[in-house]
Amino acid sequence: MNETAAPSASTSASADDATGEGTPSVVGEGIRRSYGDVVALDGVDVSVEAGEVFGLIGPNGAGKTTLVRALTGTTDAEGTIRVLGSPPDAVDSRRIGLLPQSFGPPERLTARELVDYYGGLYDDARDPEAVLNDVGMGDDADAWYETLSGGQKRRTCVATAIVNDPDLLFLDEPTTGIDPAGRRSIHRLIERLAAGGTTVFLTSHAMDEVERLADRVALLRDGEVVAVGAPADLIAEHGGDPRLEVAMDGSNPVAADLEAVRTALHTGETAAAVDGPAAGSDADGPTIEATTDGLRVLGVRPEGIGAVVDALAAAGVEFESLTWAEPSLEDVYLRLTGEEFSPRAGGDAAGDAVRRGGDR
Ligand SMILES: Nc1ncnc2c1ncn2[C@@H]1O[C@H](COP(=O)(O)OP(=O)(O)OP(=O)(O)O)[C@@H](O)[C@H]1O
Repeated sequence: MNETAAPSASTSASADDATGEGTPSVVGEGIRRSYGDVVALDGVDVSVEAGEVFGLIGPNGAGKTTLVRALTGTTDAEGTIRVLGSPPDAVDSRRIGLLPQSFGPPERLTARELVDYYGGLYDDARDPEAVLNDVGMGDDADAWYETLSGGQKRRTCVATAIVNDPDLLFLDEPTTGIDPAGRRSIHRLIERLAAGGTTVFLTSHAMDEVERLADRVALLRDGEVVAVGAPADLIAEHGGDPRLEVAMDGSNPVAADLEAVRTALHTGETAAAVDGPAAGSDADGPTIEATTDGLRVLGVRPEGIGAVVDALAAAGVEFESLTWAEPSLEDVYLRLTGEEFSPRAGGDAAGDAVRRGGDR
């Protein structure tokens, strides 16, 4: 596809570019980038503090890779960008590490040779052996890149991005295709790098990864930042209630089931264990929604699970399994991107949720 960029507003260093104590590692203001008629970034403001792990999340096509490319000077963009105090094209590349989303190193080299090669671009690169061990490739270092599995290739690519011991590391989907053990080793690596003072700009679709690692997260949607903050703050603000998922055995609930469960929950001692009005009050009870394979009760604390089980029994609803979940970054993501599951509608099935505890 044809790439076209508006003239960059940040192509030369200026007197105020000095990197000082307390200077953010990355500052972007009003970043815009279009590809023909497609607006990939629509006025993005972003600021990453030194030493921070900053997560960038958003749906496919939201503009994440374009933002990483704009910040690293691998594509032009409008707006003001300062990376380590300088415009992207004037940054000392020895201080930056970049793992692009798509990275195809020469295949006819071994993992060790590749890391050696990239290390050779710097005067004071890290010991390749140590870097390979860091990403869990110590045992496979002599295998040709082309013979490595997808996850091993990705780990090797991560190694090439950190061989210069960067102050600021951009990782665009570093764990894609890596198995759970490999992901953990990459997570520990990122934690170690952050503990050592490296600023990490982490793009990922793995919400658990971002929730675990990031000090702050920005959610990009349609080229705009729609939320930014610490994961816990975003979850508190947008994550919704803890919930109990009730999976039913083949049969889906009808509206009467939901109403019966709600009524049972709202009577006697059970009401006290589920967020909502006190038992016996005239106010309405907790919110109960239909799901694809059962129902969901919102506002259930762990000590309230037994009360819900009693209410299900009292309402004559048979179930297969119960899953309790606290709100997570994934809920924030689903809610703010509009991809949140919504109860199915229609027929005499439950359709719309029985919303008695107030809309979520
Ligand atoms: N080289 C290009 N030429 C034309 N359009 C592009 C190009 N690169 C990206 N785009 C478009 O810009 C928009 C943002 O793409 P981008 O790759 O930045 O999204 P993303 O959030 O990284 O997506 P993903 O999660 O799928 O990697 C999309 O509509 C994409 O099709």
